[in-house]
Amino acid sequence: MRVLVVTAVPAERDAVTAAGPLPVQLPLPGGAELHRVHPDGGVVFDVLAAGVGPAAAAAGTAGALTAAALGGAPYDLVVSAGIAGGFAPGAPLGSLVVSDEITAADLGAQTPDGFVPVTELGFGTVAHRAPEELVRRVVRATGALRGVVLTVSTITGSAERAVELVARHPGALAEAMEGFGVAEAAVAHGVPVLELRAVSNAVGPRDRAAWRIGEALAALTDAFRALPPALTLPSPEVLR
Ligand SMILES: O=C(O)c1cccc(C(=O)CC[C@H]2O[C@@H](n3cnc4c(=O)[nH]cnc43)[C@H](O)[C@@H]2O)c1
Repeated sequence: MRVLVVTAVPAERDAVTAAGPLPVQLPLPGGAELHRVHPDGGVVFDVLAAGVGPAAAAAGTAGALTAAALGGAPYDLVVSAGIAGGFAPGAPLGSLVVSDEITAADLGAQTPDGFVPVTELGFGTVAHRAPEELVRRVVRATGALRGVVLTVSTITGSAERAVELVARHPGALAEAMEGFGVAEAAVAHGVPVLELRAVSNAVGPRDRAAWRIGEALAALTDAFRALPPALTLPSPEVLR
């Protein structure tokens, strides 16, 4: 089972690879590098720190998927992973969230009647679902909370904005900046996609003193230690 894991920054990448033995570094065209670990159960994690935001995430994911396909060893699954803001009270600090619907929250237009997503403008898409059976297995294997992880290009900085997002997405548990970009690249390559986030802060007014990035990174390592049995699939149907 070959899994491409895409994070934003090297600290998140290193938290993922800490789940396995010492990583091997593999170059990608363009200068990026994959960190490869073999945790167990025949699973291989190739971990890429693609950069912050949906555009960098999509570009990095597409490059890694293309390189693998051209090399004759395509990936079976793509996972967008990292830290995230949690929507209180559903996703407390240090909790793990697996997204059953990876959703772009600010892809659309501002109008006098409020925000209108591109789907209501007549084009594009704003959400990609993760394979249902896989989400269930990940919840069982890692204890993750199941819900929507929103992708934003602008980090929420007020309680009012947080309330607006949850009103529009009642199932939202977390907010991050890369999942939808990773998902767009995965879907373009016909590869199933999952998003797995550890909550480092509360979505809302900036309070960096309240951040718990270290705890969130440790939770990410624990999640990827627990993940392989959920990915050892008896049949490809689980990925559909
Ligand atoms: O400077 C701030 O107040 C601030 C508040 C929240 C997040 C940031 C970041 O620079 C984090 C960006 C990075 O981490 C992910 N992340 C973590 N928490 C959040 C969040 O509350 N909203 C959106 N993204 C978040 C994100 O995926 C990025 O990779 C700064």
